[in-house]
Amino acid sequence: MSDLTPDLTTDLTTGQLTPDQPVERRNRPDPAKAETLAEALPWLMTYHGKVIVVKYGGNAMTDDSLKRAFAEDIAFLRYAGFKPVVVHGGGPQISSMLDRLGIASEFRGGLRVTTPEAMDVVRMVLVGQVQRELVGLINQHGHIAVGLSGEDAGLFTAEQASTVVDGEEVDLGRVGEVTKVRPEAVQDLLDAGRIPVISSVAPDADGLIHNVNADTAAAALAVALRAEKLLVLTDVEGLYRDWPDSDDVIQEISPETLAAVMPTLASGMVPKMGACLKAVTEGVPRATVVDGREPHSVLLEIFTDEGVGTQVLPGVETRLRKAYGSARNKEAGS
Ligand SMILES: Nc1ncnc2c1ncn2[C@@H]1O[C@H](COP(=O)(O)OP(=O)(O)O)[C@@H](O)[C@H]1O
Ligand SMILES: CC(=O)N[C@@H](CCC(=O)OP(=O)(O)O)C(=O)O
Repeated sequence: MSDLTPDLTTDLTTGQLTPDQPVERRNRPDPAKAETLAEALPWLMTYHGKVIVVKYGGNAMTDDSLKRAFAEDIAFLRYAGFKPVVVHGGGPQISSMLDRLGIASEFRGGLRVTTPEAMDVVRMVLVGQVQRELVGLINQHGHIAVGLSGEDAGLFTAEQASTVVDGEEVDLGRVGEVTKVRPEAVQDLLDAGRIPVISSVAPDADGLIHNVNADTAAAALAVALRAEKLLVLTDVEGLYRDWPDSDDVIQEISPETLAAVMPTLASGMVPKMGACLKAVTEGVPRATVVDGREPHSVLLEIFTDEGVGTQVLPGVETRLRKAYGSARNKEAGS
């Protein structure tokens, strides 16, 4: 509410100063806001007209206010002259629907073992529920978002994937790995000023639909679109060194060092860091994992100079910082 204070004002008909007219008293503009905007200038120049692929993750998309903040960030990028492309996950939403339907599912090496029955649910939840909601939220900021799945216009072709856990190859069922990307449909939308929002299901060469991890799909698309950046949201501050025993977050890491630590990673971080590694190795200049629990984490990562999350960048020395979360938790007494 503005501060309305009685004061002297001029009566425009008589030209007399009249007391008791409310005058709006505003706070002095905060110079820190101007500083933040000015700090954004080099990043506006770097990414103007460039493609940024943003992977929106399941755990970061379960809170309503975070969802709205994410949609605002994506619309902001578009109106700032960037070309954002969203690839979304929905692991928690798929798990809860499978639970409701009494269909068992388990993860191996960070990937969901997917039976044909579970595949129907994966497709229904990702394309019919999660993608629709995200498109709706972004479209509250102009009619700019359009949903696609890997099935549309041959966007993705997959091959059955497997993974190695404890030295043994594991059969994952209907899980796919993207082997071919036809980015034309996405490019058409970008050329028209729209924001493609993409679900990670993909047919194989025979048309059989597969469940593709959304991090992996985002990396394949970023490479095919020659994106300037891959930004991956998650539910932790970034890649922790010696997880779960240390709260050191790796702030910057080269693809070579990341390749060396990949075999030590666990659960969801395996496909996530694998995606960043693939993107940077195959020509995307930088890939970053950021904390999607932080409101407006996309804007913070792109437009501010502070290190947020973990950035994979060719030619850097590994840099660490202490987790913010641990300090915050201590302040809160937990
Ligand atoms: N080295 C690591 N650093 C951070 N998180 C890790 C690490 N190793 C495993 N993890 C786990 O990976 C999870 C992130 O993957 P996932 O749950 O699939 O994310 P999302 O649902 O956001 O896609 C973290 O919550 C954490 O439990
Ligand atoms: C093969 C595989 O694991 N697919 C994922 C697809 C969704 C996804 O990747 O969601 P998040 O990004 O929210 O984890 C799954 O079934 O959960």
